Amino acid sequence: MTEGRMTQEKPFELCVVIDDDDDILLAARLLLRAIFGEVLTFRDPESAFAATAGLTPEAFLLDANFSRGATNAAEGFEWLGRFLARDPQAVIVMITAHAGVQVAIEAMKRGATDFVTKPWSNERLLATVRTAAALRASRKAVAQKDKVAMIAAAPAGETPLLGTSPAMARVQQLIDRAAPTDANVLILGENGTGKELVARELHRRSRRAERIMLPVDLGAVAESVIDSELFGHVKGAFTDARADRIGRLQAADGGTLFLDEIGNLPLHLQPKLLTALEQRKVTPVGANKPVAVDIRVIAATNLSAGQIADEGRFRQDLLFRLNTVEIVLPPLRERREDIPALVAHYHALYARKYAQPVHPIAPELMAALVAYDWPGNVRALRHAIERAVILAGDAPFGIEDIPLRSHGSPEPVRIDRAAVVEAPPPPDDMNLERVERRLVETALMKHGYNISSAAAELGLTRASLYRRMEKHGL
Ligand SMILES: Nc1ncnc2c1ncn2[C@@H]1O[C@H](COP(=O)(O)OP(=O)(O)OP(=O)(O)O)[C@@H](O)[C@H]1O
Repeated sequence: MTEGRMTQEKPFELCVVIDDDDDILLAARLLLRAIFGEVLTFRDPESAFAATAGLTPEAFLLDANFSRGATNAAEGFEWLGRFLARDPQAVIVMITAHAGVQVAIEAMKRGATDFVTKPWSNERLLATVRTAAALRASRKAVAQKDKVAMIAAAPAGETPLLGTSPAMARVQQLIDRAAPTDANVLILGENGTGKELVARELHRRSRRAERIMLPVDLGAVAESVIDSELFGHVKGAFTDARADRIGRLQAADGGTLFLDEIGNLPLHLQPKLLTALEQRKVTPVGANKPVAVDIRVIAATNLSAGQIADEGRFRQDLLFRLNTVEIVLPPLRERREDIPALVAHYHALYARKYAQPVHPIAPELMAALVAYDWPGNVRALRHAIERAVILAGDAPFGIEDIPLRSHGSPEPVRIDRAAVVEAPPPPDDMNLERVERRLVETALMKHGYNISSAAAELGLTRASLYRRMEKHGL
């Protein structure tokens, strides 16, 4: 078992990777440490199973084949079943080098969340695992729903949808009414107003709550891959299509598909989405037969009602399909009465997180926070409070800890949280470390970052060179 230590704040805590190929394990670990505090890697499923008892990783990456020459994924399926029997909420992404569509479909039928094929594209692997980990968070929320006595619970460790202003009361009422129906919902609001929180709430209170809620951020997917990301593709459909791939619409079957930043859906793909939603069928890129899907769609955008109603930008027939119910989240400056509760909530949350006392907030400071326009809305407020808690330490925070600008969002200040929160101890022998780093660096440069040649020159295996590169951050 190899361990990656948590050195700075990451969106997720723990990922477990199981593959019999050391190079794959190291490559996955290097990549996934960008979003996980800790990545545990195992060469065989048995030891992974034993070592992860009692842990709740946000994602597992599980190889489909372990025995030499095996290609039928039988072992992978067996372990998939065992992990899911132990924790039915586990989120497992299958890794396979032999990703016929049958293996992928079978894996997903047996409860895998998604699959990736070797060799993988780093971008695709990160997107897949990130989505899987987000799913685990939403599953945790569902499991806890009866325990959380709040206006509206959010994913575990996350935030409830706060706000009692008339505007937020109206939002809550719309959520109450729309959630149990299968109606598509369009959420409008500036960045940081809580659109994703509302989408999660709609799913959590829907009859699909026990099923998947699959988010797709159309603002984050490169335009060239949106088509295959949404609808999937068959092997050979285009140059990079080395295997069949299930699209997000199909992967969300039975559950809710959250199309975030729908305003970024290119015009030429809008009719295709409309047809899929109308006919409840998806045709993967390069395929000639459509596949039936049963999804509820929640979409969100930061475009205004006027912008999204612009035919040159967004097809109105698709808009009408998406906005059966429309929920508008007003900017925070239009519901200032919600600010004190939000400040109090995040103050308590971050004081707990950074082990600081919760001092009362001076009335003048609260008045300034309420008077501020918060162009970045609740997200900016949340960050501002987190930062103030860190800067003030165990003293009460003051206005100097929350610089409010007359224009734009509060001034961003770079805080090296790793240094503030958990500075790693210095290595025992700096000299040796430095020499090793220099040697590794020199060999890499000499061989143009060709890992095999650099490793050969240093007398190391590829795996141990990767380990040293990782250690020295090269
Ligand atoms: N009503 C609310 N109560 C508590 N926290 C909130 C509320 N609205 C937003 N937040 C917090 O603000 C942050 C941004 O929320 P969210 O991601 O849902 O916004 P968004 O509108 O989807 O943003 P974007 O358009 O930039 O994706 C999150 O950390 C969320 O928890």
